Amino acid sequence: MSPAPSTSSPKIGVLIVNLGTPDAPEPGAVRRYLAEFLSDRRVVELPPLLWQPILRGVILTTRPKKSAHAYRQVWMDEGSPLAVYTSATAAALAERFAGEGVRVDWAMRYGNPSIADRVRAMLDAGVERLLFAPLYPQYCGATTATANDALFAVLAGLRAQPAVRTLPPYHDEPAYIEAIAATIRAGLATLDRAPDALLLSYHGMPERTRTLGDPYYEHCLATSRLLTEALRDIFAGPIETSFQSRFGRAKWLEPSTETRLAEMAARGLRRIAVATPGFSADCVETLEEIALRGEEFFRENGGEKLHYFPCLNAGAEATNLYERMIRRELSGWLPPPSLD
Ligand SMILES: C=CC1=C(C)c2cc3[nH]c(cc4nc(cc5[nH]c(cc1n2)c(C)c5CCC(=O)O)C(CCC(=O)O)=C4C)c(C)c3C=C
Ligand SMILES: [Fe+2]
Ligand SMILES: [Fe+2]
Repeated sequence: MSPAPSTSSPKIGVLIVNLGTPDAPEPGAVRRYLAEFLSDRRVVELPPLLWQPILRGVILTTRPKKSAHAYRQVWMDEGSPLAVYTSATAAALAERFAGEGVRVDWAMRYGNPSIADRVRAMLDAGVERLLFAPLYPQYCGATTATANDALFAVLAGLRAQPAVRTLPPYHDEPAYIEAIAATIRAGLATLDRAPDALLLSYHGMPERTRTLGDPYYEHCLATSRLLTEALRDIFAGPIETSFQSRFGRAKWLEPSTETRLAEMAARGLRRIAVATPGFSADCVETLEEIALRGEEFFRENGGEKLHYFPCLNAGAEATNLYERMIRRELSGWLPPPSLD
């Protein structure tokens, strides 16, 4: 038998991606970020001739100041929580793949570091096979698809393209459900008694996107159903689902988190816990909208205490989950694990 031809193994890159965040908790930086984010036609699906005057004339003149205040309340010494946790996740994953020549980096769909910049850095480093991994468990046109669009736009300008794979949604992946269930169990263990209910709050979307075929709503409900099953052994109270962060005038997915919080208080549920399984990392939407404002709102409506349980962030549960999914997606690219 002739010996196998010797080939040098192709260089593999993994780029994890999140939504994006302002560079500073200041109105100017927030304005730049919102202008890019809210001009994305996957996010606001209105004709630009109608939407751009509203965006430039109304939203970008009022919202940046209000949002900058929200960002200031949650800003960390190292920066915006979303960027801090996404970068720490990439660093933890880079360690896991260190011995295997796999380059791991991170990028943001809006703001910095941009997808275009980090894909080019991968190519400069010689990457020939790229796994592009938007960290959204539930697929949504406004998150997953637009991140993939940004990757494909970079590729469209290249003569020599790398081979690419994209991470599929993982809303019902047993390892994801178990990772979220583990963080909820850990949260429950810190309380001196069980809360009266658990609320699973996901980012909202315009209701219309559902009828147009976006699977996001069904993905969120599937995650909630699987989490409810996974938590049954340790939590006997009601586990409910809601959609937060409404934006604009259109009808959004229901029930809204606000409505649900008010109803829960009205039903006599005094102490509740809230988790946000659709966010891979804590950000202004979880830390300010839920843990700060949601807590206050719940108490104003007659509740006693809202306990917020953090996202996976860059903890061990997160790193184990992402490593596992990445290894699966890299199968055929990475040599199989040795058996000795
Ligand atoms: C996780 C899934 C997300 C979906 C789906 C989503 C849809 C969506 N968002 C807006 C408008 C805003 N979102 C904002 C912040 C924000 N959104 C997500 C995630 C999803 N958005 C994250 C992770 C963040 C946090 C970013 C951070 O810097 O911490 C904001 C900015 C904050 C503010 O001004 O309130 C807006 C605006 C729309 C319109 C939309 C779907 C159509
Ligand atoms: Fe959002
Ligand atoms: Fe918000």
